[in-house]
Amino acid sequence: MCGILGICLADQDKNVASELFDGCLFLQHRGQDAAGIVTCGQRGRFYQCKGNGMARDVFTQSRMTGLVGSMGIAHLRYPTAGSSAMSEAQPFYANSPFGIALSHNGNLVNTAELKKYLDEVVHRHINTDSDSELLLNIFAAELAKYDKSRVNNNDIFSALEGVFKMCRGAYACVAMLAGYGVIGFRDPHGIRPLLIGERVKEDGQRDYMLASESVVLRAHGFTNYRDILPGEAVIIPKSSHSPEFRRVAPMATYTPDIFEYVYFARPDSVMDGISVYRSRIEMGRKLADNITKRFEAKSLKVQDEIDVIIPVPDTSRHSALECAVKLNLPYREGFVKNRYVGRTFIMPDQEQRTSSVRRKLNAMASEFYGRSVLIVDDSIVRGTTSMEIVNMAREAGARKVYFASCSPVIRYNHIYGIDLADTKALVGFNKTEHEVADAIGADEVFYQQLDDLVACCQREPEIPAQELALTPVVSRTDEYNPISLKGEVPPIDGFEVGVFTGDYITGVEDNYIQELEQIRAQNQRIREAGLNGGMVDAKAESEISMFNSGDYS
Ligand SMILES: O=P(O)(O)OC[C@H]1O[C@H](OP(=O)(O)OP(=O)(O)O)[C@H](O)[C@@H]1O
Ligand SMILES: NC(=O)CC[C@H](N)C(=O)O
Ligand SMILES: [Mg+2]
Repeated sequence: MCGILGICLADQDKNVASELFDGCLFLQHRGQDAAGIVTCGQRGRFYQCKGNGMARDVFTQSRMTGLVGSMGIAHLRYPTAGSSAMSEAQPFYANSPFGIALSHNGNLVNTAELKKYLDEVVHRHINTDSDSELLLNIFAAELAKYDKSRVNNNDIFSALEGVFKMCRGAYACVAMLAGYGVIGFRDPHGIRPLLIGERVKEDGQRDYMLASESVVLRAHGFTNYRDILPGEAVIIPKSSHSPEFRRVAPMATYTPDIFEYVYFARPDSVMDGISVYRSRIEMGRKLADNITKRFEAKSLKVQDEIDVIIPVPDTSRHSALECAVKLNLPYREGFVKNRYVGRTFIMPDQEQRTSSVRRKLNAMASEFYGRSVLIVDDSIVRGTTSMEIVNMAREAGARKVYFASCSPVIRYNHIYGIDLADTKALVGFNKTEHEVADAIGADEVFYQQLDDLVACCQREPEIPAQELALTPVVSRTDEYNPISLKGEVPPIDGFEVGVFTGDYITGVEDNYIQELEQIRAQNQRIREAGLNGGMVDAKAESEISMFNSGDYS
């Protein structure tokens, strides 16, 4: 999972970089490994600043002043293909044809086929292990087919049709053609999110923004916004400044990844018409119902067995509070979070994740001592957090520790841009709930059922009127007519839930999962060798490459 962003300002004399930087801060939770911005100046030249680190570290003031131009794109990376190498920070750039920059969120699942095609058929050089570089080059190769010195919207849409025919997997993208404009597109299943918004200025001119989450659009005044649909593309040309939308591939299914609602997205975002906050509230409510049933089945009353509900900050807070309300039990913030430690799950290596949990969360004995506690988290993935948390609760004197997860047992790889670890590294892999409880040291674990989770993530009438006005629900049979910003967004068909079921919406190429696991193992070896000061016969983390600047001063 990554964050992507693109802005095209109406006033070509203004620089967009500071607004892109600000937007990146709103999307930082989607990727902490690398950040990048590419802007395009009036003479059609690209200006780039990217590298490993958080947005605030990469985009120093002096570097920002060099980013000129009224349009630009940005990326916050959480690596899920390739490695954490600096050279894989995005946006990626290809000079031919025309000059293209691209930010990608998602994972392609037919990379072997694409690599072969790029090498053997169109002879394009790929300099990293990133699938996003493949995607960019497929787009470039499709555009090159027109053999024109200047393209128009039709050519770009046709090139995208070619991209959609070749690429399989998850891809929400924001791209920029030098001197031309900003482009957005979303894969035919709508697995990863992408929205477009418009900001009408006092003089009547309109600025446009493309972003992974609605929270950025709102915060920057792009209040007229909607989701890009699966298989849909939009071009915002700098010259006309009037966005053109087109369906470049049939909508295969409208199935966003349910994990966005469980963990990744910010609660104050509304994606595909579903409020993340509301869905998390529902998750807490459903969890409470199931926990009640589980105790009732043993002829026990939950209120006699549990003294207090404690969330694992941050993501599970809203669900845990609602769970406590429904169970009529007190809710206490027993863990205090150190706000200077980022999201631990999206850290690249296990050692870092384990020590970060302890640095990030501190248990207050006053809330645990002598009590039977129910700890609520949004998910149990590798079990890193839950294991440490249970330990900490016991060290703080808890008498009994129950652990509840707002999502079902995660038993399979996540292959669409959320690096949920190798199957074997998942604490739920090949285990019953009982065995998971043993593994994390809890007295008992409670998992959400998949049907219930799906039921929690629905569009509902209570969504604020402003959101609803922008995403009116229409029948799926309605014709797609090249839509405007006020276009109609059809109901979703369901969700991508492969991590829970092992059935992936796009299917996967033979050996893709093994390939992912090999890459992860190789990255791990590189990291370990680096930590021990050694060398390995592989691309090093801070390799000398086309992009080799770690100096942000
Ligand atoms: O089982 P694990 O492998 O430990 O992963 C699951 C944990 O990771 C995430 O928290 P994270 O600290 O990343 O972010 P948060 O502060 O938003 O909850 C998630 O919310 C769980 O707490
Ligand atoms: N999480 C993502 O969306 C990552 C995008 C891309 N696959 C990369 O690894 O850079
Ligand atoms: Mg968490």
